[in-house]
Amino acid sequence: MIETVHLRKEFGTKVAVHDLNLTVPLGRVTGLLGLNGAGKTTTIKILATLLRQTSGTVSVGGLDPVRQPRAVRRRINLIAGGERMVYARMTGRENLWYFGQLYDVPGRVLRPRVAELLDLVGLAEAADTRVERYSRGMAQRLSIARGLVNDPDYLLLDEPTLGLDAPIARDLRRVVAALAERGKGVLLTSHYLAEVEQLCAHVYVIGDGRHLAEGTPAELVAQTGCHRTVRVAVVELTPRVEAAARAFAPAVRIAPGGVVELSGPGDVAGALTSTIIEAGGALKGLEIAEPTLEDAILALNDRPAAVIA
Ligand SMILES: Nc1ncnc2c1ncn2[C@@H]1O[C@H](COP(=O)(O)OP(=O)(O)OP(=O)(O)O)[C@@H](O)[C@H]1O
Repeated sequence: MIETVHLRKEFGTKVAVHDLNLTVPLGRVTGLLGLNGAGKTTTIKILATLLRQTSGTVSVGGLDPVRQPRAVRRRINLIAGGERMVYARMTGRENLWYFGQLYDVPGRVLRPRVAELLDLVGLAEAADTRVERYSRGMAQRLSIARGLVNDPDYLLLDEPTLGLDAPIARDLRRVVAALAERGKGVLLTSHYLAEVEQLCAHVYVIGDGRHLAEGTPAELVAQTGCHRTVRVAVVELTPRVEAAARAFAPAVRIAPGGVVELSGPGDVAGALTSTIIEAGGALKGLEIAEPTLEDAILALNDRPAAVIA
């Protein structure tokens, strides 16, 4: 596994990462979340041997990136979204062959690996087409394959779906999930929290370089005390219906279009709709929205770090 203990990185007087303890095991996707400037990219660069920490220790499968950078680089790969990491004038197959040679992968190993990777990312049919003719999603999938050409144990994915259209991002998520199933350890940063919720078995949340919280997405939602929201749409919001809804709970809000909204613990949907019906309201719709990871992250970032730590 990858492990950081008391990791700290300073840039002059700026402390980008404070005392971060992080574990990335094999065989699952681990998330690293935080608002802009939280320290995610700095952490990933330290793991990838691109930056050296100010203090604390890092282990990548038992290896030290500072003392054994070459050995670490053989076991990891880094893919950053939004960056062009493949050559447009070469075919997909040529790109993978070229990067494999840069990693000194022997030809007899590389040949079947390239074919397997093209298959894994769904580019087998386009293998011999130049990348300049690929769609953006195809090029992004080729970047993932490029990141696997040295058969790393760990893959560091920094915003892999940045700027991709929804169907393309969905394809890419399938590939990422398949990698963890094949035993790779994946560390993922993403601003798309639904993606993190779907893929990550464990998530670390950092804010301003500090550890704020960690757990499964569901645990994070539970820890932050975010509640489900019940929305009842009524055909006509008469003063009587409105008064009854407001009397039901002080936290009731009336949203545009006459929608009665209430967030809170427990199951209030039944009681709230009955109250509205008893006051003469006719129902148009009912929605129960479970709290999401996004709600949890926003709640965590609203709290002072000292309170959470
Ligand atoms: N080379 C550098 N010199 C000085 N400060 C830096 C340097 N690199 C990063 N920082 C600062 O360290 C902090 C953490 O930056 P980092 O890029 O790690 O955040 P991030 O969580 O990846 O943010 P984003 O989501 O915007 O990519 C920021 O305040 C940033 O300005």
